Amino acid sequence: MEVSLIGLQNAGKTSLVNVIATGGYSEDMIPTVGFNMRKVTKENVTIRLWDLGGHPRFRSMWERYCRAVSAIVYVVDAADPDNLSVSRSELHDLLSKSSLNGIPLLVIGNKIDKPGALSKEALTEEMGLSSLTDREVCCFMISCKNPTTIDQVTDWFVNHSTSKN
Ligand SMILES: Nc1nc2c(ncn2[C@@H]2O[C@H](COP(=O)(O)OP(=O)(O)OP(=O)(O)O)[C@@H](O)[C@H]2O)c(=O)[nH]1
Ligand SMILES: [Mg+2]
Repeated sequence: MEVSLIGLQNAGKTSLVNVIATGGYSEDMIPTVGFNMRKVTKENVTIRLWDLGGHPRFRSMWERYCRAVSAIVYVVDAADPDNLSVSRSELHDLLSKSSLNGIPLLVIGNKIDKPGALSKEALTEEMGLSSLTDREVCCFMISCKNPTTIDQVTDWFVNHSTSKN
């Protein structure tokens, strides 16, 4: 299966891919230029993770890399309230594209290890997720520093791989 990871710069998309792939977390990250692809195998399911850059200059590519995937993963820094309104509008703009109709969405609130991180309920509200009614929408709260919080993400991928490999 293929999934695309999108979301604003600094949200933690590459960190999440690294934790899923190797279990490793680093503070010392370089912003993604364009995109990277990483292949991981979990429970006999091969998952191609498209990790896209979140800087404004890369956002116009998001739609192209989301068209053919089994799921769209939208990563949000849950401890950065200043970025939430931009994050929300980028998500809703993207999902308004008819090419992405019906593709399941997983919203991930990252950095819950930080003080002041939003709750899942608050993130759901801030991101306007209840207005997204024409597709499956799921939300998980994680910290890339705490690998046990990542299991729900890989389980979700495996569960969404049955129809499309
Ligand atoms: N405290 C904390 N910091 C995190 C967490 N996840 C990622 N970070 C930090 O956030 C910064 C950005 O992480 P990246 O994974 O590079 O973010 P990105 O979304 O890939 O950013 P772009 O590639 O620019 O779009 C890095 O300094 C990470 O160490 C987390 O769960 N907790
Ligand atoms: Mg990155």
